[in-house]
Amino acid sequence: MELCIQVEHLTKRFQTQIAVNQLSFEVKKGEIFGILGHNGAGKTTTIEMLLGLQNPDEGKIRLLKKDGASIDKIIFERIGVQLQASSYQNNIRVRELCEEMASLYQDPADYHELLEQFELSPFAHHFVAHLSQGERQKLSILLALLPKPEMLFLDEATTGLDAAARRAVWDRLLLWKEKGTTILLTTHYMEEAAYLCDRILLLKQGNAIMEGTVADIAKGFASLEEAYLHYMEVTKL
Ligand SMILES: Nc1ncnc2c1ncn2[C@@H]1O[C@H](COP(=O)(O)OP(=O)(O)OP(=O)(O)O)[C@@H](O)[C@H]1O
Repeated sequence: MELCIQVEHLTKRFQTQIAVNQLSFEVKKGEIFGILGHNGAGKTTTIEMLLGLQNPDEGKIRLLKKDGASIDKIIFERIGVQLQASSYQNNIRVRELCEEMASLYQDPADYHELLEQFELSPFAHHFVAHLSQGERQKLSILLALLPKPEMLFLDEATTGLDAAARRAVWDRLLLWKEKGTTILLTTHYMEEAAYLCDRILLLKQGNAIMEGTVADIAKGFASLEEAYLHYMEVTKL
Protein backbone atom coordinates (compact mmCIF):
# COMPACT_ATOMS: atom_id res chain seq x y z
CA MET A 1 0.00 0.00 0.00
CA GLU A 2 1.54 3.26 -1.16
CA LEU A 3 1.28 6.29 1.09
CA CYS A 4 0.98 9.80 -0.35
CA ILE A 5 1.00 11.67 2.92
CA GLN A 6 2.61 10.72 6.23
CA VAL A 7 2.31 13.12 9.13
CA GLU A 8 3.84 12.48 12.54
CA HIS A 9 3.36 14.57 15.66
CA LEU A 10 2.71 17.73 13.67
CA THR A 11 2.40 20.74 15.97
CA LYS A 12 1.87 24.44 15.32
CA ARG A 13 1.67 27.19 17.90
CA PHE A 14 0.57 30.76 17.39
CA GLN A 15 1.84 32.73 20.39
CA THR A 16 0.30 30.89 23.33
CA GLN A 17 -2.33 29.03 21.29
CA ILE A 18 -1.71 25.48 20.05
CA ALA A 19 -3.46 25.41 16.67
CA VAL A 20 -2.38 21.86 15.80
CA ASN A 21 -1.27 19.47 18.49
CA GLN A 22 0.80 16.31 17.89
CA LEU A 23 -1.25 15.38 14.85
CA SER A 24 -0.40 12.09 13.11
CA PHE A 25 -2.16 10.53 10.11
CA GLU A 26 -1.51 8.82 6.80
CA VAL A 27 -3.25 9.13 3.45
CA LYS A 28 -3.05 6.22 1.03
CA LYS A 29 -2.63 6.62 -2.68
CA GLY A 30 -5.98 6.91 -4.44
CA GLU A 31 -8.11 7.63 -1.40
CA ILE A 32 -10.17 10.65 -0.47
CA PHE A 33 -9.28 11.70 3.06
CA GLY A 34 -11.39 14.29 4.84
CA ILE A 35 -10.44 16.48 7.80
CA LEU A 36 -13.53 17.65 9.70
CA GLY A 37 -13.66 20.01 12.63
CA HIS A 38 -15.21 23.15 14.03
CA ASN A 39 -14.17 26.67 13.00
CA GLY A 40 -10.64 27.17 14.24
CA ALA A 41 -9.98 23.42 14.72
CA GLY A 42 -6.70 23.61 12.79
CA LYS A 43 -7.70 22.23 9.38
CA THR A 44 -6.30 25.03 7.22
CA THR A 45 -3.15 25.26 9.34
CA THR A 46 -2.60 21.53 8.80
CA ILE A 47 -2.97 21.85 5.02
CA GLU A 48 -0.72 24.90 4.97
CA MET A 49 1.99 23.00 6.84
CA LEU A 50 1.69 20.10 4.40
CA LEU A 51 2.19 22.54 1.54
CA GLY A 52 5.11 24.31 3.17
CA LEU A 53 3.16 27.54 3.59
CA GLN A 54 3.53 27.39 7.38
CA ASN A 55 6.50 26.01 9.29
CA PRO A 56 5.58 23.38 11.86
CA ASP A 57 6.98 23.83 15.35
CA GLU A 58 7.31 20.07 15.70
CA GLY A 59 6.69 16.96 13.70
CA LYS A 60 7.49 15.29 10.42
CA ILE A 61 5.81 15.42 7.02
CA ARG A 62 6.35 13.14 4.05
CA LEU A 63 4.54 14.14 0.87
CA LEU A 64 4.65 11.86 -2.17
CA LYS A 65 7.51 10.00 -0.49
CA LYS A 66 9.62 13.14 -0.04
CA ASP A 67 10.65 14.45 3.35
CA GLY A 68 10.15 17.98 4.50
CA ALA A 69 7.48 20.58 4.23
CA SER A 70 8.92 22.48 1.30
CA ILE A 71 7.41 21.95 -2.10
CA ASP A 72 10.08 21.71 -4.77
CA LYS A 73 9.40 22.03 -8.49
CA ILE A 74 8.91 18.26 -8.94
CA ILE A 75 6.33 18.04 -6.17
CA PHE A 76 4.72 21.29 -7.35
CA GLU A 77 4.06 19.70 -10.76
CA ARG A 78 2.32 16.76 -9.10
CA ILE A 79 -0.11 18.48 -6.78
CA GLY A 80 -3.17 20.67 -7.15
CA VAL A 81 -4.12 23.15 -4.45
CA GLN A 82 -7.31 25.06 -3.73
CA LEU A 83 -7.12 27.20 -0.63
CA GLN A 84 -9.81 29.21 1.13
CA ALA A 85 -8.04 32.52 0.77
CA SER A 86 -7.20 32.39 -2.92
CA SER A 87 -6.97 35.87 -4.32
CA TYR A 88 -6.38 36.66 -7.96
CA GLN A 89 -4.92 39.62 -9.79
CA ASN A 90 -7.26 42.49 -10.48
CA ASN A 91 -8.31 43.01 -14.08
CA ILE A 92 -7.63 39.48 -15.25
CA ARG A 93 -10.15 37.53 -17.27
CA VAL A 94 -11.03 33.90 -16.60
CA ARG A 95 -9.38 32.66 -19.81
CA GLU A 96 -6.22 34.67 -19.15
CA LEU A 97 -5.94 33.32 -15.63
CA CYS A 98 -6.38 29.75 -16.88
CA GLU A 99 -3.68 30.31 -19.52
CA GLU A 100 -1.33 31.89 -17.04
CA MET A 101 -1.76 29.07 -14.53
CA ALA A 102 -1.54 26.35 -17.20
CA SER A 103 1.78 27.81 -18.39
CA LEU A 104 3.29 26.86 -15.02
CA TYR A 105 2.97 23.15 -15.79
CA GLN A 106 4.72 20.99 -18.37
CA ASP A 107 1.67 18.97 -19.28
CA PRO A 108 -1.43 20.78 -18.04
CA ALA A 109 -5.01 19.63 -18.44
CA ASP A 110 -7.00 21.29 -21.24
CA TYR A 111 -8.58 24.25 -19.48
CA HIS A 112 -11.25 24.62 -22.18
CA GLU A 113 -12.50 21.15 -21.27
CA LEU A 114 -12.41 22.00 -17.57
CA LEU A 115 -14.33 25.23 -18.19
CA GLU A 116 -16.99 23.13 -19.94
CA GLN A 117 -17.09 20.57 -17.14
CA PHE A 118 -17.51 23.27 -14.51
CA GLU A 119 -20.06 25.17 -16.61
CA LEU A 120 -17.76 28.17 -16.71
CA SER A 121 -17.31 28.44 -20.50
CA PRO A 122 -19.79 31.32 -20.75
CA PHE A 123 -17.58 33.28 -18.37
CA ALA A 124 -14.27 32.70 -20.16
CA HIS A 125 -14.08 36.34 -21.22
CA HIS A 126 -15.40 37.75 -17.97
CA PHE A 127 -13.20 39.45 -15.41
CA VAL A 128 -12.54 37.14 -12.46
CA ALA A 129 -13.44 40.04 -10.17
CA HIS A 130 -16.95 40.07 -11.66
CA LEU A 131 -17.68 36.39 -11.03
CA SER A 132 -20.19 35.42 -8.38
CA GLN A 133 -18.83 33.76 -5.24
CA GLY A 134 -19.89 30.32 -6.46
CA GLU A 135 -18.42 30.84 -9.94
CA ARG A 136 -15.16 31.96 -8.39
CA GLN A 137 -15.19 28.93 -6.11
CA LYS A 138 -15.64 26.60 -9.08
CA LEU A 139 -12.79 28.42 -10.84
CA SER A 140 -10.50 27.82 -7.87
CA ILE A 141 -11.22 24.07 -8.06
CA LEU A 142 -10.68 24.10 -11.83
CA LEU A 143 -7.28 25.79 -11.37
CA ALA A 144 -6.29 23.14 -8.83
CA LEU A 145 -6.99 20.48 -11.46
CA LEU A 146 -4.81 22.10 -14.14
CA PRO A 147 -1.65 20.14 -13.24
CA LYS A 148 -3.59 16.85 -13.65
CA PRO A 149 -2.60 16.31 -10.04
CA GLU A 150 -1.57 13.06 -8.44
CA MET A 151 -2.59 14.67 -5.18
CA LEU A 152 -5.25 17.32 -4.69
CA PHE A 153 -5.69 19.58 -1.65
CA LEU A 154 -9.12 21.17 -1.26
CA ASP A 155 -9.90 23.49 1.64
CA GLU A 156 -13.67 23.93 1.93
CA ALA A 157 -13.84 23.79 -1.84
CA THR A 158 -17.61 23.67 -2.17
CA THR A 159 -18.51 26.40 0.31
CA GLY A 160 -20.84 28.85 -1.42
CA LEU A 161 -21.91 26.47 -4.18
CA ASP A 162 -25.59 25.76 -4.74
CA ALA A 163 -26.80 22.18 -4.22
CA ALA A 164 -26.63 21.20 -7.90
CA ALA A 165 -23.18 22.72 -8.42
CA ARG A 166 -21.91 21.04 -5.28
CA ARG A 167 -23.18 17.67 -6.44
CA ALA A 168 -21.60 18.22 -9.87
CA VAL A 169 -18.25 19.02 -8.24
CA TRP A 170 -18.49 15.89 -6.07
CA ASP A 171 -19.04 13.74 -9.14
CA ARG A 172 -16.10 15.40 -10.92
CA LEU A 173 -13.90 14.70 -7.92
CA LEU A 174 -14.96 11.05 -7.90
CA LEU A 175 -13.93 10.82 -11.57
CA TRP A 176 -10.49 12.23 -10.67
CA LYS A 177 -10.26 9.71 -7.86
CA GLU A 178 -11.09 6.93 -10.35
CA LYS A 179 -8.18 8.17 -12.46
CA GLY A 180 -5.93 7.70 -9.43
CA THR A 181 -5.81 11.17 -7.88
CA THR A 182 -5.45 11.18 -4.10
CA ILE A 183 -7.53 13.89 -2.44
CA LEU A 184 -7.20 15.54 0.95
CA LEU A 185 -10.12 17.83 1.70
CA THR A 186 -11.68 19.79 4.49
CA THR A 187 -15.39 20.46 4.67
CA HIS A 188 -18.13 21.57 7.02
CA TYR A 189 -20.70 19.59 5.03
CA MET A 190 -21.27 16.16 6.54
CA GLU A 191 -23.17 15.04 3.44
CA GLU A 192 -20.12 15.90 1.36
CA ALA A 193 -17.81 13.96 3.66
CA ALA A 194 -20.15 10.97 3.59
CA TYR A 195 -20.45 11.08 -0.20
CA LEU A 196 -16.77 11.49 -0.97
CA CYS A 197 -14.48 10.39 1.81
CA ASP A 198 -12.94 6.95 2.21
CA ARG A 199 -11.64 7.98 5.60
CA ILE A 200 -12.20 10.90 7.91
CA LEU A 201 -10.21 12.53 10.69
CA LEU A 202 -12.10 14.51 13.32
CA LEU A 203 -10.12 17.44 14.65
CA LYS A 204 -11.02 19.32 17.81
CA GLN A 205 -8.93 22.26 19.01
CA GLY A 206 -5.98 20.96 17.01
CA ASN A 207 -6.22 17.41 18.38
CA ALA A 208 -7.20 14.30 16.43
CA ILE A 209 -10.14 12.82 18.30
CA MET A 210 -11.19 10.08 15.89
CA GLU A 211 -10.24 8.59 12.55
CA GLY A 212 -11.94 5.99 10.39
CA THR A 213 -14.35 5.30 7.57
CA VAL A 214 -17.71 7.06 7.52
CA ALA A 215 -19.26 3.76 8.65
CA ASP A 216 -16.80 3.48 11.56
CA ILE A 217 -17.50 6.99 12.77
CA ALA A 218 -21.25 6.95 12.22
CA LYS A 219 -21.69 3.53 13.88
CA GLY A 220 -24.45 3.70 16.47
CA PHE A 221 -25.74 7.08 15.24
CA ALA A 222 -28.50 8.08 12.87
CA SER A 223 -26.07 9.93 10.61
CA LEU A 224 -22.50 11.12 10.29
CA GLU A 225 -23.65 14.56 11.45
CA GLU A 226 -25.11 13.11 14.66
CA ALA A 227 -21.86 11.24 15.31
CA TYR A 228 -19.78 14.34 14.54
CA LEU A 229 -21.78 16.53 16.92
CA HIS A 230 -21.58 13.87 19.61
CA TYR A 231 -17.81 13.38 19.41
CA MET A 232 -17.12 17.10 19.18
CA GLU A 233 -19.23 17.68 22.28
CA VAL A 234 -18.21 14.82 24.55
CA THR A 235 -14.52 14.48 23.80
CA LYS A 236 -12.58 15.98 26.67
CA LEU A 237 -9.12 17.34 25.89
N1 LIG B 1 -1.39 33.34 11.36
C1 LIG B 1 -2.05 33.12 12.48
N2 LIG B 1 -1.78 33.82 13.60
C2 LIG B 1 -2.42 33.58 14.76
N3 LIG B 1 -3.39 32.64 14.90
C3 LIG B 1 -3.69 31.91 13.81
C4 LIG B 1 -3.06 32.11 12.55
N4 LIG B 1 -3.57 31.23 11.65
C5 LIG B 1 -4.50 30.52 12.33
N5 LIG B 1 -4.57 30.92 13.61
C6 LIG B 1 -5.45 30.36 14.64
O1 LIG B 1 -5.24 28.95 14.68
C7 LIG B 1 -6.47 28.25 14.87
C8 LIG B 1 -6.65 27.26 13.72
O2 LIG B 1 -6.97 28.01 12.56
P1 LIG B 1 -7.32 27.29 11.18
O3 LIG B 1 -7.46 28.35 10.17
O4 LIG B 1 -6.34 26.21 10.92
O5 LIG B 1 -8.74 26.64 11.54
P2 LIG B 1 -9.77 25.88 10.59
O6 LIG B 1 -10.04 24.55 11.22
O7 LIG B 1 -9.27 25.86 9.19
O8 LIG B 1 -11.06 26.81 10.74
P3 LIG B 1 -12.28 27.17 9.73
O9 LIG B 1 -13.16 25.97 9.68
O10 LIG B 1 -12.94 28.32 10.43
O11 LIG B 1 -11.67 27.54 8.40
C9 LIG B 1 -7.55 29.31 14.94
O12 LIG B 1 -7.86 29.55 16.30
C10 LIG B 1 -6.93 30.54 14.31
O13 LIG B 1 -7.43 31.74 14.87
